[in-house]
Amino acid sequence: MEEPTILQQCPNTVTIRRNPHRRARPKTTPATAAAGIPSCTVPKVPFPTEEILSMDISSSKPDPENLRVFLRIRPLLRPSDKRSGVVGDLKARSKNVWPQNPKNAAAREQKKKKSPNAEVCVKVNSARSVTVAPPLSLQEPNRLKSEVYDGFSHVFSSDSSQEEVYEMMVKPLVEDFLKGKSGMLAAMGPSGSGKTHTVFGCPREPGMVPLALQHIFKRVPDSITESPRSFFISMFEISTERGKAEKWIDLSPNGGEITMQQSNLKGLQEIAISDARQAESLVAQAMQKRATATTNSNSQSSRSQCIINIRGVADKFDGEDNNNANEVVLSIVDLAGAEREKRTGNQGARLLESNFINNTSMVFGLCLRSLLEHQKNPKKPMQKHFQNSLLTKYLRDYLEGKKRMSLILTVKSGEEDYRDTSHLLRQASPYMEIKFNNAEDPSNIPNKRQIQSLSRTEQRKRMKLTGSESCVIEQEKSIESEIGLTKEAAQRIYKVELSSGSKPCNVDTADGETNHQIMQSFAKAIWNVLKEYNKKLKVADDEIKHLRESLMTEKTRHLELEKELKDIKSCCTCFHIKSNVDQPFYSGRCDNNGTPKRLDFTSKEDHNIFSEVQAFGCVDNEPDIDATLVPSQTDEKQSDATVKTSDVGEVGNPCLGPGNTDQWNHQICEGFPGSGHSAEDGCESKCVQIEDNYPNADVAGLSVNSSELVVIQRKDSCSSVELDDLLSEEDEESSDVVYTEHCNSVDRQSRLDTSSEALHMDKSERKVLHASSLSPSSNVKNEIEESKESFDLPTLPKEGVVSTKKCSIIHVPVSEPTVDTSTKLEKPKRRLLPASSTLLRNFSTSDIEDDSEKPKGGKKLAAEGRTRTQGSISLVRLLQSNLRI
Ligand SMILES: Nc1ncnc2c1ncn2[C@@H]1O[C@H](COP(=O)(O)OP(=O)(O)OP(=O)(O)O)[C@@H](O)[C@H]1O
Repeated sequence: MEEPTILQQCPNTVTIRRNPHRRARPKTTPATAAAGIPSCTVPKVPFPTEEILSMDISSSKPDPENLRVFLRIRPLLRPSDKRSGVVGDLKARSKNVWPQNPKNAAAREQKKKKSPNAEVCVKVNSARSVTVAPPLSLQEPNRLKSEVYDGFSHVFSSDSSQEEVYEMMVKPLVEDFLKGKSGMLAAMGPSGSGKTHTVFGCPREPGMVPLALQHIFKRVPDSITESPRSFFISMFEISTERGKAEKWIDLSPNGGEITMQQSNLKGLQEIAISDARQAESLVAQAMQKRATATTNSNSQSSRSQCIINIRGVADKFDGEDNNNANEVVLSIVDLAGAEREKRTGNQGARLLESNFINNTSMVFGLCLRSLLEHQKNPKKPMQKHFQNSLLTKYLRDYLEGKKRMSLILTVKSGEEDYRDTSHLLRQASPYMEIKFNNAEDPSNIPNKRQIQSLSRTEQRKRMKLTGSESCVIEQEKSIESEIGLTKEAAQRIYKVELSSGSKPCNVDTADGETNHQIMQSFAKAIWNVLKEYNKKLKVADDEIKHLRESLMTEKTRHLELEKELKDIKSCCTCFHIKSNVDQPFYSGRCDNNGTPKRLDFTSKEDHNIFSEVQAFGCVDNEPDIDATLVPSQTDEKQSDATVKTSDVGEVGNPCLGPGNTDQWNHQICEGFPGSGHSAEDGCESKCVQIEDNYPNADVAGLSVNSSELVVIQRKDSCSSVELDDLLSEEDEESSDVVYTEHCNSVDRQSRLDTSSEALHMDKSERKVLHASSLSPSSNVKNEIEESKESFDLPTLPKEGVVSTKKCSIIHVPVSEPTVDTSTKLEKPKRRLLPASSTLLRNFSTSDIEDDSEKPKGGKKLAAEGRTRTQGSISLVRLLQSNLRI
């Protein structure tokens, strides 16, 4: 393996990373959490499934409360009322009336006489319904008709008292106020209709504010439902000076002009009140400061929008007590009455004031109308009419339905007031459908702070990534800064917000939706990937099935071929031992010097011997000695189990044929020099060369030398029977088998049974002695191994027997052979083939001498002649002569 080359970096080289690694965002660890690092993690709270399931939805959501609209009809003024300073219709009318047509005046007098009720345009139908009828003077055929308005919370007739109005209209508000619910009452109506009279009243007939104050301070507080509170009162008005910009005027005794900064009224004095009389005195002083003027409609017509706030602050705050909020506010608003220029006759500054008053009233009405339309059709957004006046800005929460409010409509019932009354009822009667279903509990948040709800929401969005504790701190700071409360008050307010269900630090729902969408997309992507993999798996399964079927087909075919091959083998088994004329073929006899004597084919005896051997099929006359061990040449050619022994010629063994370079030579030499049993032992040496020829072997470089030969050493001087026994003994005695050490190729063990028993060669006799010493590549080895397995070398023909009485095995080394006893392999099994058995039987039972002496023979000879062939007889004789039996 080549070692990796080490690149030597140039010392002057500077490596610059163009795309530096991005630093991963550090994960939040418990250590960082312990270090006090703010974390956005929201404490996991188990989902209250049981609580939600047990929740009674119907009871938890009360029915939405409609805007309460009351109607009060001012009584007609009598002439005596002129003394009280109340400017009546007559005064106004006379002030603005031009010279009357005597005919019309006479007609009007006649009508009054005919219908005493003609002067009343408003008729009370019930406690909740009225009918507005046009006066006769204004009636026109098929144009003006009576109008019925129904659905009022209550209709106060002209003879209703202040107490009655209070009990029906204001008292519920005050009770809610004392219980911790804020509310507002606004009086609307044309100028001179009795708004101020209803709200403030007069010393004889105190209005709603004095009555409410009396109620607040005179009542016995319920210790269960009410908590002790401190009350404060503030009074201010919104007016205009000569039609210019609106301004805030503090109506408190030491109050002045105030300004509105965001939602705060800067400079507004709030006076603590401890009893009703004190409060009434303050209210009276405020009324003295209120801007009024004399108009044709009212001698003391209000020229501003007046607002009275009674704020109650709980002495002991308990954040868990939702029924007793920290602060509650009861607001009572006396709006300036819309004026008709034609009726009021205002000019100059009064006219400018009238425009301001009418504009404010119009904006107020538009806000309520927009709220109503939005509630009817939520898709229709609420118009921001509140921005058009200071009054509506201040009362925005009420006008947007976030706080509860009540309206009292005051109308005049005179025939001259028909248009004003009809106009007001047409405008304000739809407000009765306004619902406060979206209204938040006004007791939770102070009144002024509600105006800044939007900015608070924005701050929450900015703080959503901060920790919970920091969020709490920031929230409290926000509250503190917005309304100028103390830190403790801010904390209390924040606790109230938490108790009311507000979750400023919760994870934004938009983020949750985004995460949900991301997870959905991710799940879809994974699902698609899984689908694709499923398809691929199905395709792969089909391929596997197909391959299995093909494999089964191939196996079946393979078995068939093997069976066919076996059949061919069984039919075409042959074994050839080709003799090479160039090779010495020993006759099994020794000459006088003890040297093995070659067969002399010229002599008849030797020829017979050779013919006998040839008759057994072991020797061929072919010049090339081939020992075909395969069923057929064709199969041999096709088989890979071929061995080429090209180096055989290099072997200097005299028993080997020098020219058979491509042959396997199996030579058994007896009495060969160098062996343990040489001719010097006085034995006759016989060498039979058996060559297995693989003419078409394509394995190059595989050499077989003399050391590859397996030589079996036999004992001398043994009879045929002894030889047979010896064979069996030889199987057991491994010492008789000498395996060469240097086996460069496959050692095809050829064993020549010199005991005249059989020349047997089978598969078990061909062994690989030293696989590790194989010089060829392992492929050759494998091929040979395969050949060993695939080829069952046919057994030598039974007739191929060369019998020697004394047989020894000669090991023919090339260089210096060394006997490797470790290479002794398992003992080969030998079988006595029928031919050899026959030969042995002949050899053992033959009476050679008798045969020779009784050549003519009789029946016995004939019988023996049937069992003993001429070749065998010759062979026996040869053996007898050689072995000197
Ligand atoms: N219910 C009533 N009973 C007796 N007098 C009343 C009643 N309502 C109003 N008045 C008298 O009518 C006159 C006008 O009333 P008031 O000033 O309250 O009208 P207004 O609606 O406030 O007018 P403006 O809008 O111009 O202020 C007053 O003198 C008042 O005493």
